[in-house]
Amino acid sequence: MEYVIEAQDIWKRFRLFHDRAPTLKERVLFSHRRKYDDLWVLKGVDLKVERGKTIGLIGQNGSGKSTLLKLMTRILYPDRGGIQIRGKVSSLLELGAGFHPDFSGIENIYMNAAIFGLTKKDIDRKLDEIISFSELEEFIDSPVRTYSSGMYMRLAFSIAINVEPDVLLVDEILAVGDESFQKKCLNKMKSFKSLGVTTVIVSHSMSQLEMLCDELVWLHEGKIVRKGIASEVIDDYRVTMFGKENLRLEAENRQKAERSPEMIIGDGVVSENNPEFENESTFPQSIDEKRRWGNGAVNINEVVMLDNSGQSRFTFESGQPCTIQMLCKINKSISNLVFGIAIYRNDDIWCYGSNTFIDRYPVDVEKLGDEVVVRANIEKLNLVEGEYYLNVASSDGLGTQYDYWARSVIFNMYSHIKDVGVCRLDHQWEVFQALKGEHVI
Ligand SMILES: Nc1ncnc2c1ncn2[C@@H]1O[C@H](COP(=O)(O)OP(=O)(O)OP(=O)(O)O)[C@@H](O)[C@H]1O
Repeated sequence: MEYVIEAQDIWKRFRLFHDRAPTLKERVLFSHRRKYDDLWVLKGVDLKVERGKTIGLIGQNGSGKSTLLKLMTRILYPDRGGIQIRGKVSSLLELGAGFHPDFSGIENIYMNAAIFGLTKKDIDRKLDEIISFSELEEFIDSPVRTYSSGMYMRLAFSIAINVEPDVLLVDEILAVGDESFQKKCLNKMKSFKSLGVTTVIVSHSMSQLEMLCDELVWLHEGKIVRKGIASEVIDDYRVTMFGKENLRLEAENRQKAERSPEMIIGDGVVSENNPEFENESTFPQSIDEKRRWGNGAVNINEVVMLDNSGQSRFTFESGQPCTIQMLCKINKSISNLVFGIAIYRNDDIWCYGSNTFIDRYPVDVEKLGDEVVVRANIEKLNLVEGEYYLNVASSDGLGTQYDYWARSVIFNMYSHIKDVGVCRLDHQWEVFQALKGEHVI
């Protein structure tokens, strides 16, 4: 097997120097004190990449991805271990790195391509292609300091791919630029694979990585924690990230519960002033600072979202079951009782709402004691990936809210399927050849 990149037991540290210069007294008293701290960013990384493979580096901010890439380009050197790269390396690391701001696009092409090892003759031959790929014909004689970040990226990418590299190193650069240019770059990188170019990409875009990479390497605190087929590593990574997200949301929800809004007692908020809330089946369109109101005849004391093992969660996988559970207290004698739920996306898009009246579920107040458990069992929570919040309500079904609790739970959805919009509609595709003479409408 031919390895183009071989990194053995790479260790890399940065020295973080203390900001403040010591006083004379401190210098005398604490002369032995160090003026810096060592930050070990890579801790024993081993990596081998075969010729023609595309590898992605993933991991949280600060996990060491860019540092590893910089070691491959020899912008940085390891403190321990070694890296061998076979062939001509071309890289897209920091936007516009290597460009001179006062030089024109053309001048920068010559300068930059020369750094990648092309002769003037080579560049003359490639110039038209570089300019046309960048789509910067109009601006190519202007100094690059006048370029937007997207234009910088177009020029840098165009040069990097046209220097006929054996190894291409790309750091998050595709995040800049418009969608059509991004697509063009992705296609170009895909075509590189068939030419035997070895590529290493750092990105936070899992969809781009899944599309491009044969393998992913997951770095965590300077160590490789997982390496393997892109889709499998992404699945594991997501589960871990969403686990962390669940903890964050748990803390956020707990904090929120501690300063849980007092219910505004009385009808004022609900009825005349706010006609939009008059009918209990009409949930408010926009909830601002008023998170809780009602006349207090029924209190919703607790709201949780449970997974299928009955565990309270703040993160759900799309399509999995979920139970919304409310614990309520009936404080007064009432003749009608309706419970409702509404789900909003975090940009206030109302995704779903229903209540026991709409669903024709009879709530028999006579037979209920004063402590009530309410459950809305959702067979498949078919919301697409994103952050949502849950509103719950109890009312008389005729326009009077007993307790309306907006944003009672903030929760996250994640999904292996990258569909878009709000909810997933169950569907199957069919694509087949039309029979001759048959009209396809
Ligand atoms: N030149 C430097 N001097 C000091 N510390 C540095 C330097 N470059 C990087 N670091 C630190 O090294 C750690 C790893 O940085 P690196 O850029 O490799 O992370 P990353 O995984 O690429 O993160 P991100 O996803 O945010 O780009 C970070 O804590 C960063 O602050």
